[in-house]
Amino acid sequence: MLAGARARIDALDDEILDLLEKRADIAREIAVAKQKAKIESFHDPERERQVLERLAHRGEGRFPPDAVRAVFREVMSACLSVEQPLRVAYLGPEGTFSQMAARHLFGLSARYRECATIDAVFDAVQSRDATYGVVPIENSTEGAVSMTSDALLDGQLLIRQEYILPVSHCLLTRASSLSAIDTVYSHPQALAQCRLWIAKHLPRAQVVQTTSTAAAAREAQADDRAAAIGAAIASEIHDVPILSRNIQDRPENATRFVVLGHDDAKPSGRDRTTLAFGVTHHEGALRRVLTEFETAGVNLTRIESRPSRQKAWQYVFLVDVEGHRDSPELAKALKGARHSATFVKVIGSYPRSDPPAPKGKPSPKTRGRKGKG
Ligand SMILES: C=C(O[C@@H]1C=C(C(=O)O)C=C[C@H]1O)C(=O)O
Repeated sequence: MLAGARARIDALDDEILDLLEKRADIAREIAVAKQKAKIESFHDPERERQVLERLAHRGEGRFPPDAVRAVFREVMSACLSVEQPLRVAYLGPEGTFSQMAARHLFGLSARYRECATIDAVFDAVQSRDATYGVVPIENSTEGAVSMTSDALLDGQLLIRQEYILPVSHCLLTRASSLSAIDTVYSHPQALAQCRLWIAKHLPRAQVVQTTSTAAAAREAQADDRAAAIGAAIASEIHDVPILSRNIQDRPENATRFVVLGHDDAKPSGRDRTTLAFGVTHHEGALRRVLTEFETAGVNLTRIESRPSRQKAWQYVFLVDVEGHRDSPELAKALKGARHSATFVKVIGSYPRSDPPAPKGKPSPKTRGRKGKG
């Protein structure tokens, strides 16, 4: 019985592998076709999203939809690596949420390069040492990541994809109880996302900032009276046990990451555009620019102001709007904004990514079983 079933699994695995080889051959054909058509980016995130969603819904549930996504994520990562190996820079070191986001977006077959700072990720892509870069842009609890905003404003790179990663923090420590902890290490963003938890559970501990959550885990590894706040994956990588899980103040805590490149994405039908503009110091100047979007029927999803860094007390505004810059509505709004603003800079159009459904409540799309289609 057992031997027979295993023989059937072996036969199926052979078939699956033969099919994967055929799939990789077709990916090579597509690479040639893209080269002929002078398409610069072989990587096509919107096509990948469609492949994953179609297959996750097509399954009958005996192989879980999340596993379908995970398997085909790697299949596509491998097929892409035979077309054109991707080099992806991310904010390291290993064990950070940026690494989790990069792996989710590009799979295990991409070549990764960890960078010590957000600016270094921008530099790696700008100099073409990396094809793409993955950086955090905002957190649902803490707001904008200002280093990313400033680098987007100053540089030439464009956003071509976004991904919202649910961020669940753990307390990593070799101490056996909270009372044995003197010092808590973490990145300022993570500390801020767990501020109330720290005040309640570790009121006497000294709080020390580190350059990353993974660097904090290394501190906790070295000292059994220290703890780090970081991702569960950092516990494995840096060999520090988890004492408490889900310690972020807001259960729905999530970070939005963006992929940087030299070109942005084609319209997908559900897009977002990030742009920046400046206004003069006159009454109603900001309102006039915003009215251009309103009258063109363009919905604003985020607005942030940053110091211009050219003159004190002058500001630039970074906004996210719904739609692609090539759409008639947004093209019209941008034309109007160019008249009302001192400058307008488009930082990229890319497919919109939905925030993840809360745990235990599957999104309407994935609920229940669907027939093959
Ligand atoms: C094969 C293609 O190129 C890449 C690989 C894909 C895949 O393996 O399915 C999908 C999109 C691209 O990132 C394609 O564009 O179809």
